Amino acid sequence: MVFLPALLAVSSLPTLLAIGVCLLVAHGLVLAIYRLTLHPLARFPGPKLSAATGWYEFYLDIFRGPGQTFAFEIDRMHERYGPIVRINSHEIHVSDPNFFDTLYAGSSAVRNKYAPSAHVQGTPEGIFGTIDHGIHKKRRGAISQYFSKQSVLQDQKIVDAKIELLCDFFRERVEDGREVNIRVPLLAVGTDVFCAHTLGKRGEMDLLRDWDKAVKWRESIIGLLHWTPIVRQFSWVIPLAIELPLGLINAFSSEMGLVVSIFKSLREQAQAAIAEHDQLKGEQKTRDSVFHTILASNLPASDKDYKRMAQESFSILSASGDTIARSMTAAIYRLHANPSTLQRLKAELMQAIPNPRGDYDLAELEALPYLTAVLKESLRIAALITTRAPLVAPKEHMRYKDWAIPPNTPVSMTLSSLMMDPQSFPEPAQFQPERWLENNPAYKKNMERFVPFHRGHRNCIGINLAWCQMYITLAKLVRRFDFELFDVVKERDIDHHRDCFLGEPRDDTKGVRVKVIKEYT
Ligand code: HEM
Repeated sequence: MVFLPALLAVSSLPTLLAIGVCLLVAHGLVLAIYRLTLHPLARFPGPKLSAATGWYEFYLDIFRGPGQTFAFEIDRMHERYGPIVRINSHEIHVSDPNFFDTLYAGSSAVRNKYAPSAHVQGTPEGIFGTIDHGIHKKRRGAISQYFSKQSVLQDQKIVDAKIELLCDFFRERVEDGREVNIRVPLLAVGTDVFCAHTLGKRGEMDLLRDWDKAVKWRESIIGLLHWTPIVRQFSWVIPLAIELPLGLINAFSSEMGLVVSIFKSLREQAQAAIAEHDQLKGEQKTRDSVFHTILASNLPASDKDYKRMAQESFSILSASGDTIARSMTAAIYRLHANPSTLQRLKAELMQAIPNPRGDYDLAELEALPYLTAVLKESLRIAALITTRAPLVAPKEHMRYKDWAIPPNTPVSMTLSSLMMDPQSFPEPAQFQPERWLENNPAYKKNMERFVPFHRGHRNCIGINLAWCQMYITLAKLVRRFDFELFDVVKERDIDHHRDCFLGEPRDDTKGVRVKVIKEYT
């Protein structure tokens, strides 16, 4: 302590700066040596540079081009070091489907989320962003009934009505012959269904009735996704943007502006729900919107604060529309790139639904083997989620073969790599719905490795809404229309080149464009 004033008295500013830099370098060196020698993960295989400093991951994610960011580097690490790798100073990544159920275990095994990955959506108090196992369990328990199969079936009319609007959109394209980037209307329908089901009348975005807004929404979602590598490093970016004046955000980025304005609107919806909640009666009180479900629950008062409820709804909103849109886009693209699969699906649907304008009963659709197989194979090959999903066991040594992973270590696996693993799915790049037919000898093993919605207590809460929407959408589109791909280049428009939580195609993509050439009436 006496040393510092004496040093200040005798030293010039450049000398002090030089001493500061030397101390920082020395600190970095000592830390790197500790991480490589005495750290509890030091004996795990993996590259030394990445183990020594987090700046390696930062550098790859922020400065390296598509195809070279950290997610792609992890695959290369496994090729070199085997199925268990220390990918940075504090995290282990495993590439072996047999470990999946140990890591993503049921709720009796305590697994916390890991903050840097939990906070990529900018919603630390929504269920996706909640770190603590026990708090997550309570928050999720409060809303899980709202997303149960029974609840989705209760709202099936809403889903049907929105998908009819989607069909109207494609009917107009038969008439005007215009090609269309199919992800825009598919994102619009996914978002509209979500809003109508989850936010109620006040939250409807009605993207299917406003094409310009639908295009802007898609650009905003892509803009948000492209921020992911930055937000992963600087988790305060989105929470800060939400608190800033909208005009300022718009001046900086109109796509971010739309996202922030949706967030602010969700806050207003949450406040309105609080104001009206006591006057509601019966089922309205629990099902009018997810806000009312939360207000009617036994969560603590702090969880019923409008800002927390807005985070919850934003977290679910951003997890819903684009995941479905991409899975459906994958289905339409793959079916048309593999005409024999399209013919087989059309034949099955024509037999099951003789009148294309007739009823599309969900239970009957779920019983169709080839439709089901096409949906599963589309979810597999879309391999949507390219970001690893770390969880932390606070007290337990998780075991992988001879390795005992110390408690409190973030351990992750990557869904997209598991879905494209040639050991699990031979010829993984081939679209083969037959993998999912029950008479296929590999069916049981394939189902064990089918994890597009994750497993365990952190799995997808929207799984029932997603299946319902995907069955009805694909059945209606394939039964009612003939599409033709329009200048789709797989390497440019389909393959993943960026890890933005979801995998993104090349920057020069023109999207999966189709022409709608015929409607069956
Ligand atoms: C094909 C469509 C979908 C796929 C493939 C999918 C996949 C996933 C996956 C893999 C996760 C776990 C992510 C992680 O922990 O890193 C997840 C979580 C989640 N999904 Fe989905 N999802 C889909 C549709 C939906 C829909 C329609 C909704 C909304 C109703 C939704 C809401 C959520 C939420 C809120 C979480 C966080 C759950 C939690 O942490 O407890 N998803 N989803």
